Amino acid sequence: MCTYFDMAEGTVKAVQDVSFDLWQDEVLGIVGETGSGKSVTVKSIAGLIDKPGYIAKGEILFYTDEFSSNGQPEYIDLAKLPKEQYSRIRGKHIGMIFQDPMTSLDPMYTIGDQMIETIVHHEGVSEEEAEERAIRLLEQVGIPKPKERLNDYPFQLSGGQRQRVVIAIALSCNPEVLIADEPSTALDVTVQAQILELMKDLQKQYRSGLLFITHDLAVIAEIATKIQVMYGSYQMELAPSEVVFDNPMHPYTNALLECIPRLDVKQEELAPIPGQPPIMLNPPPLCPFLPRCKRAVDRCYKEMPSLEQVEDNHFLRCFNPVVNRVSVVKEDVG
Ligand SMILES: Nc1ncnc2c1ncn2[C@@H]1O[C@H](COP(=O)(O)OP(=O)(O)OP(=O)(O)O)[C@@H](O)[C@H]1O
Repeated sequence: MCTYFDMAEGTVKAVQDVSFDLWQDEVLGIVGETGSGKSVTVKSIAGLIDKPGYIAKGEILFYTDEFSSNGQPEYIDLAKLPKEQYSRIRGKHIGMIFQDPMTSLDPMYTIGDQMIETIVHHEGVSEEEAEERAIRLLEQVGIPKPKERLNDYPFQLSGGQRQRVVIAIALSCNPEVLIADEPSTALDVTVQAQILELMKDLQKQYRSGLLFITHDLAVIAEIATKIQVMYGSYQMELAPSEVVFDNPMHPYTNALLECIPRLDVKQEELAPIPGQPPIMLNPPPLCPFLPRCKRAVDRCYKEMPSLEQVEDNHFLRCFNPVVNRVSVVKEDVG
């Protein structure tokens, strides 16, 4: 998938050739620094790219029982779904949690109104049933006295409680996919840990596929089953979490890991990655990490590496990867 923004100054190529699967029960953590294309990736999936932005190429195939017939799985291509039809997908099949809970909550309506409306709209149940469901959901996300809270307006709740309400709304229709874009970043540290813990528990309970964005690899270590490392609009590496942490092959992934504070090693200071992030306006067709890469070779200045599978479920875009591991090749004794 490619998502571009046509600006007066040229084309911003925000997401280029990004490709991944997300299955039920999986948590894909998307990491990368500011501007690497994390949010635009998930907004493209959720149908939230507005003009001058557009999905320039590719497919977003979404499988759900609702579209299946005669026991055969059917999908719809969300990249081609007209905007007005997205309202039956977002909220019901795709739940969203953003960094600022007020992006999702309307300050003019009570928590109860907002939750009940979502449930009635997507599930076609009565208001009474929707209210009961809303109370159960608020209980599940750890809001005390949930029945009374239904009458509160968003401003009457703390930031952490507001985010819990957003999580409850996102889960209210039992979506197949849950998208969380830095859901705990705006909260203070103790609340951040609680929200992360809550998301982990609920994802297991609801068995949604979760797309979790953060710029913090330490957060992703807590929650993700696989990790996509993005840089300058491209996937640099995509692999199961333990592989990213134990056998990172991309120079950028290695640099990111060096930025994480470690308790087992005495570190004078954390190593920031030297150099500037890339500019996404009319970028050259070369690896965007090239100007900051310590492992660049001649080929990197001539062509763009493609995303290649290097081992099972491990994908890499690099001509000169870091190889940390000694591989043992077994002789086939016939
Ligand atoms: N509405 C827009 N119009 C023009 N360019 C945009 C728009 N939204 C995003 N971009 C550009 O797309 C690129 C990717 O942005 P994106 O928000 O996906 O980055 P990100 O990795 O999520 O960063 P952050 O961690 O800061 O949220 C950036 O260069 C950004 O400037």
